[in-house]
Amino acid sequence: MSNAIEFPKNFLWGASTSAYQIEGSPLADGAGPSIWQRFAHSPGNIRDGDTGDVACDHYRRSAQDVALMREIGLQAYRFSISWSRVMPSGRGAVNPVGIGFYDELVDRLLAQGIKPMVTLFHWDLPETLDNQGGWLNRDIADWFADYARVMFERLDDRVTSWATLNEPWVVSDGGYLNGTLAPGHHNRFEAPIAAHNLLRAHGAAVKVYREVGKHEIGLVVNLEPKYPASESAADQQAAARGHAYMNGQFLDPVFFGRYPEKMKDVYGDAWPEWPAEDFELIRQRLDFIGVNYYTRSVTRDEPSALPVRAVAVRQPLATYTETGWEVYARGLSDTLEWVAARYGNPPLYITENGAAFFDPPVAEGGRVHDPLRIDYYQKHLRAIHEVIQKGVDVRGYCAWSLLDNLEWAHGFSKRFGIVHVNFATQERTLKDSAYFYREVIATNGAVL
Ligand SMILES: N=[N+]=NCCCCNC(=O)[C@@H]1[C@H]2[C@H](O)[C@@H](O)[C@H](O)[C@@H](CO)[C@@H]12
Repeated sequence: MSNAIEFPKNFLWGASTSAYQIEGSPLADGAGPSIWQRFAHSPGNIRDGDTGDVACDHYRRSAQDVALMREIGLQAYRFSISWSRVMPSGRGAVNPVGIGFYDELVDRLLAQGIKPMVTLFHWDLPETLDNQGGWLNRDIADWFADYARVMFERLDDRVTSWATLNEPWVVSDGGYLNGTLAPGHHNRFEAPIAAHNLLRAHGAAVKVYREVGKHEIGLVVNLEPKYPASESAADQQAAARGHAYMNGQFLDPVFFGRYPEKMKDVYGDAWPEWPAEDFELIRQRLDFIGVNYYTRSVTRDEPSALPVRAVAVRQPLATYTETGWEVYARGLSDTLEWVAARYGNPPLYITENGAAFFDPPVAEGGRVHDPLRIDYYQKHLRAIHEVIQKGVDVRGYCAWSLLDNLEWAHGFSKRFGIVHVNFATQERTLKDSAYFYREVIATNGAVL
């Protein structure tokens, strides 16, 4: 038997981005502001005062960027729709130029044989909805379902793969518990309510899709395996709390219609009683789960680290990325096997995977040498192949990210792209990792 790696015949190879991180022009042509427009323009929230005002200027350069995708040989492109570009007030009136941008982008992609994979919400909530409570207002499930219906009715004749939300955990943890991301709240009573309403909104949108949609819809979650730092009961319990908080908090309600028991232990008096009917809404049948994987956490008990009371322990011999994440490909295979075993082997896409390393400037001849990123991709793709061989139903992979972009509160300081962006000139340059990925796609993994 040859040792050559080969992915399944129809395995889908893509790359991912998100609206606020690449588009720029946040208020152009009738678009309304999102909470990231407000958060980025509030001093101190984003490193170096960076904002998404220009970012990768993709709103104006999308034709050029689709040509780049073609040059790399992408079979799919995962992107998000800016809710407030399409519905400036988040509800009611649709902005024809705004929705037209996405309509045209989909046509451009299809003309190049690239499958659009659309995420309806990637953190950039319309500011007007936040002013009405945003994810803390139970009505947002209806607001989101109305927005989803508009997008399904406009694009489902050409878009065959939809995701409702990107990483609800980050929205709850960063936006409401720790305040590091928009809308910048720091409130342990708000965080579980926001997480719950994100799940309700997800369910409401899937219900609408089952009425009007003809293809597939799923949920994208970030998953991070938690390994106890020692055999002590305290560290084992800390890892279990961290696992429930980051991994089970969203998948258990979606698949089982209930939260992990440990969520009460995490939030204590801040954990509400939930109406039973909410879980009937949340647990809509899904066609796939999108898994975003970056790193693992070796976890120890830390009573002062509220509310989870768990912290990651740095691994002395490991390689770390520029965002301080350990490179640990085994965590991806462990996570995928956990999802398959716990939730009945659902169809999966790896919707994000990648790393920020310190990239050198563009060298003579227009090359950007990023060997650490190539090594990162090689290790993680091999880990995926390993679990596919064991029967885990992984259907595709999207590298994060197509372009260097606005890495949220890190600004432009952290580069995840396989394509380098000179933010002063907007020049794009394929990094060595883009050429590597082109070979991976062309050989369906055989070069790994
Ligand atoms: N500690 N720690 N653990 C890692 C936790 C990861 C949570 N952040 C993400 O997954 C975000 C996801 C986002 O979709 C994208 O918009 C971001 O640009 C990437 C890169 O940051 C990733």
